[in-house]
Amino acid sequence: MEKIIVHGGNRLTGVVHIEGAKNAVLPILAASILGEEGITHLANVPVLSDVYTMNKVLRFLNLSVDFDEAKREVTIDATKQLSSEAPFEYVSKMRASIVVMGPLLARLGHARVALPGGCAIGTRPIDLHLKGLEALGARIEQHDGYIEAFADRLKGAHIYLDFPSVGATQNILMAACLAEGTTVIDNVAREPEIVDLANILNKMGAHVRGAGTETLRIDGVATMHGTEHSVVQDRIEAGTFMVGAALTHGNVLIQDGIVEHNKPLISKLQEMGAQVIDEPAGIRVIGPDRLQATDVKTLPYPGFPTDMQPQMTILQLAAEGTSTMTETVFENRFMHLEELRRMNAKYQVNGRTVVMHGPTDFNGAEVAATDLRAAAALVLAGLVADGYTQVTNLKYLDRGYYDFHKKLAALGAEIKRVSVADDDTVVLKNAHVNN
Ligand SMILES: CC(=O)N[C@H]1[C@@H](OP(=O)(O)OP(=O)(O)OC[C@H]2O[C@@H](n3ccc(=O)[nH]c3=O)[C@H](O)[C@@H]2O)O[C@H](CO)[C@@H](O)[C@@H]1O
Ligand SMILES: C=C(OP(=O)(O)O)C(=O)O
Repeated sequence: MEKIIVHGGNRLTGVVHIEGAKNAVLPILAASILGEEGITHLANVPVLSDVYTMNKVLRFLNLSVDFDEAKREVTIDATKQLSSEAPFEYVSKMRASIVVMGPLLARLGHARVALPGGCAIGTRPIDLHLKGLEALGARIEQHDGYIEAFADRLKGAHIYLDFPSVGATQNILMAACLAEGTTVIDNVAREPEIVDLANILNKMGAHVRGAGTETLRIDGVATMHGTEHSVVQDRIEAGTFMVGAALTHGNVLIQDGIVEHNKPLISKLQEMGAQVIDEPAGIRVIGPDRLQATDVKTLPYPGFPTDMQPQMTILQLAAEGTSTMTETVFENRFMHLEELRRMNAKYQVNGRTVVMHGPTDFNGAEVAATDLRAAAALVLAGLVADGYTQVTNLKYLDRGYYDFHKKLAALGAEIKRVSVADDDTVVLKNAHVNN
């Protein structure tokens, strides 16, 4: 088992490099299925366990995938005869693998993908994905834990999404690229990761317009080809370090940070007393001596991102006064708070809103991550806790953060990742954590 051990009290100062976005690269890898001719070269690919999982899915589908981790580059050849089945073994590991459905169906006329099921942060159904594919003319069947979709050739349609689901937008968009005629999708997700996907699809020969707005218009083409693309920066990793700087009264430059992608977070950080400066080299965040309480509500982009919610609650707990966080996107994304009780957090949950009373004197404790952003949030809490905090279940952290502890250590945190036997508590208590 591995743990992160952090000793609280150090300010974060310096410059941090941010990786390519997990939530952009996963659908982009799926999009490579559409490249019937030529090779796809991806740059700025983050070294994350989710990327390895998606690569395995693609290889299972008979694509050749070569990941040069040192260069952060992936080369994909999708020109061979592909298989149309994504099995439970991979889809169960990572929900995002459901986005292979649209491109497989578009290219092969058939896709059989294991049902992803629910996960810790919510039930996460895929009804909107399926309704959209049906609107494009697919016949959908569900049996033995698999979704199977068939279509001779998809046909363009006018689709309205009941909710701007990121995954449904991606699946329907990719399917529509090879459909006959024009598809218009209204009330789509507008995340920067959708824009990145539309950009690579256009480089692959698709005709997609409107990415970043509420409506996508796709004129179907007969074939698509490989291309070159560099993945957009991870706004959630950037946001996590911005919160870390504000929390620790630090002074951190998020190298090449993109202000436009993190506006709601920046506005809340400023409201809480942090300085956020848009510099030529990136975004600088300078934490205040005292954080002010604030109220936050998560919403689809361009609202406050649910993927920053757990990290933001740490800042709110540290702030003076009463803060609230309302989670409107996922119904069960407060699990990190249960762990934080053990670190002295005081709060009440009323339905989808948590009321937090700060400032919290965080105590170091042994806490277990319950999901990806919960893992990052617990480490952040450890940065300002009294004594040692040990965070376990790091498999969640590794889904979305590359070398998180090393980046924090480079900014001055006293933090270390260790391999330990389950009962090795004495060694941990005495561990010197600054190397
Ligand atoms: C790999 C990836 O990019 N993951 C992101 C993506 O997840 P994901 O694409 O799964 O998120 P969605 O936008 O689809 O889900 C948002 C909400 O819509 C609901 N829903 C979704 C689809 C559907 O068919 N029916 C339905 O009811 C979900 O249960 C959830 O409550 O967007 C989320 C919302 O910003 C982020 O938290 C995730 O990090
Ligand atoms: C919830 C997240 O990812 P996923 O949709 O892949 O579970 C996330 O990135 O915070």
